[in-house]
Amino acid sequence: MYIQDDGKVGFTLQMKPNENQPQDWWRQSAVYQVYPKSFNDTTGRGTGDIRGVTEKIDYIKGLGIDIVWLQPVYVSPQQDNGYDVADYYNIDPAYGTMEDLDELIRELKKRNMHLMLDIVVNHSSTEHRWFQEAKSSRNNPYRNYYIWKDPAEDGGPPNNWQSKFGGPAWQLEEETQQYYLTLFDKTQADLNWENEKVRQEVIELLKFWTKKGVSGFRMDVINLISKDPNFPNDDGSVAPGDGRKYYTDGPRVHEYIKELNENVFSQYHMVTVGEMSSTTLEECIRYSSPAQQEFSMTFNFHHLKVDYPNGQKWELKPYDFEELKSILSTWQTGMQEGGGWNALFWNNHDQPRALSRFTDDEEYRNESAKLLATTLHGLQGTPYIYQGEEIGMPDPKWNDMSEFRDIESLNMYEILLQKGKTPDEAAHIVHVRSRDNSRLPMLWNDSDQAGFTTGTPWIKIDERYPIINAQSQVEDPNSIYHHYRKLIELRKNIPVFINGKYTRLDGGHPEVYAYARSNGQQSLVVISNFSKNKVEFTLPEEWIQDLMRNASAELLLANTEEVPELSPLIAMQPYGSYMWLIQS
Ligand SMILES: O=P(O)(O)OC[C@H]1O[C@H](O[C@H]2O[C@H](CO)[C@@H](O)[C@H](O)[C@H]2O)[C@H](O)[C@@H](O)[C@@H]1O
Repeated sequence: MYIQDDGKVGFTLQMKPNENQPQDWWRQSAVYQVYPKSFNDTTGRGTGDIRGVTEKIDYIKGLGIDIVWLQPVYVSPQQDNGYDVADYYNIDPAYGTMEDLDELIRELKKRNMHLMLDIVVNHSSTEHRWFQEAKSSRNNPYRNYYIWKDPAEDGGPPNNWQSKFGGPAWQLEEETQQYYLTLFDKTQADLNWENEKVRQEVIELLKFWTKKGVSGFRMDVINLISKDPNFPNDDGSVAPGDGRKYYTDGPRVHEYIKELNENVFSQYHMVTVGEMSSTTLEECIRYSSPAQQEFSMTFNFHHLKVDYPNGQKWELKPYDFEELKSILSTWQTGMQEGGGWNALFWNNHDQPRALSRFTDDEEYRNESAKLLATTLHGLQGTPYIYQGEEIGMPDPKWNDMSEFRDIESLNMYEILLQKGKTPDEAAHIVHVRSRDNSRLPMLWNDSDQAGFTTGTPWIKIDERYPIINAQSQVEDPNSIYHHYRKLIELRKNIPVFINGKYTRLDGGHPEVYAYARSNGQQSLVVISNFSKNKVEFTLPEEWIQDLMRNASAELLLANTEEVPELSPLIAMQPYGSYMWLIQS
């Protein structure tokens, strides 16, 4: 990467045949995440479909997006909304047909956009042909595609590992009297990556989709694919653990990913993002540094656990602002120093909306949504925007448990009751934590069902759609949507967004997060007030004097009418967020 004479970012890496893109083309890109079931229904069935995505490409393109990440649309029993794949080569009729997907790829390409597919190969559905074969007998050739163990002496599971969706991580298969490993739902059986044939199957399916014209892959919980071959009990140092230390970033994971890179990713200049569950900075540097030839970038979730008391997702506490800033800063600095690359995100389909979680989603909804956008897009990495984020969709108001659809939420409600919570207490926790918070249908306009469907939606529609909807956002030049559009444009045109070194500037201020990114010629300064109070914020004096000695600050973006000067003492508006560029 280098800075051209015209100030734009250029790339020096050599080109490969069949791709007219430089190797790291995705650094300047912005990704839009589509949860197809809740995006746009063209049939009236009440669930979104692939044609619904194609219909909305121009809306996505209008934001300046280059890459659309489409979540699983493969044949699936839909126990976990497609993260339980029964056939990796075909489209689930609920989402449409292969022709629909081909059309989506074609329409994206026409607009110079790319499709990133979600690949779920830590596990398959138990309805997959491989599993159906595997469970039929201990001698079946597919038996070794999965992880089977004899019962423990008492007939119980082979070890004490716990499923991430609650309960033991092992299920007994009655016919053959062995347990299979299942780190998520019992219908999601973990694939055995020790088996070379499984790895070859994965390579083949990736090639299949690549040849269809897909430009990238998001690899689901990919750092869980290599398990400790001894499958030890997780006795923990204080209390029993859930086993994650024996399968997270496991012994052969980098070897397996390098194999995928060598055989597929690097051959086609693909953009790849690994979803890393409970990972570490050191591992993510290895996964994403170009020298290692594994992924383009990684998702980690540490910044989204700052409201988990002692790491427990199903307990509540107010979020720790200092911890949030500290985690973001550690990852910025660490990934820069180690040569890794972050996927930047506040939201996805597994998380309640950041707008409701970290800011004010009512009185200051507009300011808050813009503040989150500005704060994130100024960081180094490739930003991901989850559908609805760009129009300021908040978490819904839940009435009762019958409104929930997510398997994890429903399981956890029962487990919380078993642990002694009252129904009200358990429901309250689920209301706050449920993945369904972000899975409500996209609010397109103020017509019936928010323009999402003409039928009965599979999950309720947020009743605030007459006010919060995409159409009104696109029409209003001062909207959250246009704020995102401006940020994406700035990132594409100003090199410091891509290559600026990160420095945290807020000195532990209780309400303000401030940082700078500098590349020697340019500095970007981002200051955000995460509170509804007017607060004063002092920049480190030496820093600002030095920086501004021969330069003036240009305001790139603000989210309040009254905008403070970039000076040693800054008067911050409620949820005010400001971005300046300083050229030297
Ligand atoms: O919370 P972590 O341990 O850091 O894990 C990250 C996420 O992992 C899981 O998500 C993904 O895999 C699931 C099974 O395929 C699927 O249900 C989910 O939609 C995927 O994104 C986990 O379910 C999430 O809660 C974690 O945030």
